Order: sequence, then structure tokens, then C-alpha cells
Amino acid sequence: MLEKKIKRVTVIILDSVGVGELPDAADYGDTGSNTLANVAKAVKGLKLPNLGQLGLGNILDVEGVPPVPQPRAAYGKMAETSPGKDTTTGHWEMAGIILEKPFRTYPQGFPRELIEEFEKRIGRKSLGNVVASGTQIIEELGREHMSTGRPIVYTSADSVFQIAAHEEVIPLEELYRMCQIAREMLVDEHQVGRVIARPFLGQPGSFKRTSNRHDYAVTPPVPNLLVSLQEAGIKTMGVGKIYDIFAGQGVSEKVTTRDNMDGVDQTLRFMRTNPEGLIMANLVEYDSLYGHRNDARGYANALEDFDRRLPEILAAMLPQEVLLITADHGCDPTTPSTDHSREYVPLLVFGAPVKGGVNLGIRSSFADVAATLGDFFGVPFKTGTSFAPKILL
Ligand SMILES: O=P(O)(O)O[C@H]1O[C@H](CO)[C@@H](O)[C@H]1O
Ligand SMILES: [Mn+2]
Ligand SMILES: [Mn+2]
Repeated sequence: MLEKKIKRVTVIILDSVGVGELPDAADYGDTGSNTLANVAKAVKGLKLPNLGQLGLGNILDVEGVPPVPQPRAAYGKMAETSPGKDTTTGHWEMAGIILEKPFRTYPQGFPRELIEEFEKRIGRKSLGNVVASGTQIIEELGREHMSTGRPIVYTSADSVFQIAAHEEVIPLEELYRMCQIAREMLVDEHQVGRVIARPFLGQPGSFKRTSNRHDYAVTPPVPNLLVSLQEAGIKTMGVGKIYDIFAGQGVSEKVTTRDNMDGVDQTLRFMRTNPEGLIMANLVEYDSLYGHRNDARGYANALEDFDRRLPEILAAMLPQEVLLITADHGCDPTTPSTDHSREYVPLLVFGAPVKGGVNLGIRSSFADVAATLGDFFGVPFKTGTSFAPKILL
């Protein structure tokens, strides 16, 4: 019986670590994107010996990470079925939710009426309402924001309504209240994936965003893997943004994180204290600090930092545990775009119950994760194709 063999599954999502353009990347303006391979090229080779041993270099050509003859993990890559390339769409698909319609994006900014209604409800005017990079828009409008008290509204190529405000101009609670108002408004035809509070501190020329960012997701539909597991009495633990991405649905316990290394620490903490259940961790800095900022060197360093921690994670694994490492979309820092890219994501599946070296090929959907984890836990899940039979010893 499968469910006897596997007691715990740890899924680590390296946010934005894509492994090459999807066949429809051109529709998203992402021809040529390959986050991992292009970062490796930009720094003339990545040092990822531990991921390399698992089989990362067997998935694709990565400078500095040669394929190994006997990968320790089962390996492959996955395509995204849902239309989109954002965090929510990617994570939801891994949980078995396939979107028919993409979350709405606003390349021209939000409609006038919508902004006017928002301003009426929050009781003040707003600034911006443009597509922008978050660090640039606060430099541009921060001074005016500070003198007028008007929050800065902006979006991106993603389905997001972001509100930036200086913490000393608009107190956090007030910013969060504004986000809740926006969240309530942005439904039905204006359903955006996330409303995001983007607080910052400092002075013009040296503003710094704070870690008090907060995301307000749409409630995910059921059935989805997290809710199904929870209903079956299996504990689900979220590290980093997971709780927010699923709007808290199907997440039994959560911990937020300061940075990637704290994300690894918190994952290890859950591993050391919970012999059973699902641990799902999102390491966001690849995306937020490096992908969106087109910082290939920083991206490379962050990958190497994770690789150095991997032995600790492997050492914390139980005999009845499977570790799955993947990503939610791409965000190639070497292309002119500072936005996400429509890419395949890597798939590494490792653990004592798993046959190493199995080539899982190109999976047609991230939902194969949900189907496989469903099999692992003995909670069959209909969406996606399980690769459990291919890899279980
Ligand atoms: O440029 P910043 O504000 O970091 O925003 C980025 O972060 C958002 C959410 O992850 C993305 O939609 C992108 O716009
Ligand atoms: Mn993401
Ligand atoms: Mn992002």
C-alpha cells in the first residue's frame, strides 16, 4: 500500500526558477526565456553540486551543472496548463486547480471608474495607476505620496493590484484596510489574482520596502490537494507565502519567512517536529529580489546558497519521506523584461521510497504534482497524471 510507505512529503518551490520557454511562450512575449540556463550563462557557470547530484543538469543544459550518470532523484520538467505565469496560477495548478480563464491583467492600468470607486471607499485620492516596477514607482511618486498622503496604486504584467505606501505616512493597519477594500472590489469581471500591500520606509532617493508586505489572494476553488489532504486528516504546513497564496484554505499551520535562508530554517523546523504530513515551502527571493530586478549575479548567488543548504535538508529526511523540488513560473533576469516568463519548471523527486535516475520526461501539467502527492498519501486526486507508479520502489 502506497500510503504505508510515505508519511511525509516536503515540497520546496524555488519561486521563478523556470527551465526554458513553453511552446506558447511567444503569446506571453517570452520567447528565449530560460531563467536557470540564462542565469548560469550570465555568471559563466553555476556551482550547484548538490542539485547537480540530484539530477538538475539532466533536465536541461546548465553551465557549470553537468548531467550526472546516476541522478539521485527522479527528474523531469513540467508545463503549465493554465493560462498565465503568475505565482497563484502556478501554485494552484500544483494543487490540482487548472484555470480556464486567466486572472485579469491591466496593461493600461485599472479603469477610471474602478479607481474612483476605490478612492471613494478608502476616503482619499490615489497616485499612479500604471504598470510599473515596484522599486521604480516609489522613487518616482514617493515624494508626492509623502506630501499628499495618497497611496500609490500600480500593477505589472501579473494579475496584481499593488498598493505602495510609506509606513510613516499611511500606518500599516490603514494600508491593510485599503487592500481589503480593493480585494472586495476586485471580483467577478475584475478578478485579479492578488491585491498586495507594499509598505516602504526611508527618504526620497533611498526608499526601502519593508517585510510587512501582505498578499490578499482569491479564495481557491475546491477540490484542491491541500483541502483534500486536510479533510483526510493529513496535516498541511505552509512555509513563506504558501498560506497567502491559498488564502489560508487547506493550510493547517503556517510560518512566514524573512528570507530564503529563513525559509530553509523554517522548513527544517517543520521537518524536525512533524513526522507526518505535507510541508510546502516557497522561497521567494529568486523572484522578488533578483528575477524582477534583472540581477543575474544575485540570482546565481541565491541558487548557490540554497544548494549549500540542501545536504541539511536531505539529512533531515525520514525513511518514509519524499522531497520534491520545483518552481511556479520563470522570471529570467537576463531578458529586458522585469516580469515573469512563461516557462517549464524543474521537477526533482527524491527520497528513500523513490527510484533515483528515473526520467519523468516532460509532464503536461503542474497538476501531476497533485495527482502524485494524492497517491503518496492515499488520497486519490483526479486532476493531473500521477507519476507515483513510475518512481515508487
Ligand atoms: O516590481 P514589484 O513591486 O516587486 O512587483 C512584482 O511583484 C509582484 C508580485 O510578486 C509582481 O506582480 C511584480 O509586479
Ligand atoms: Mn512566483
Ligand atoms: Mn513575481
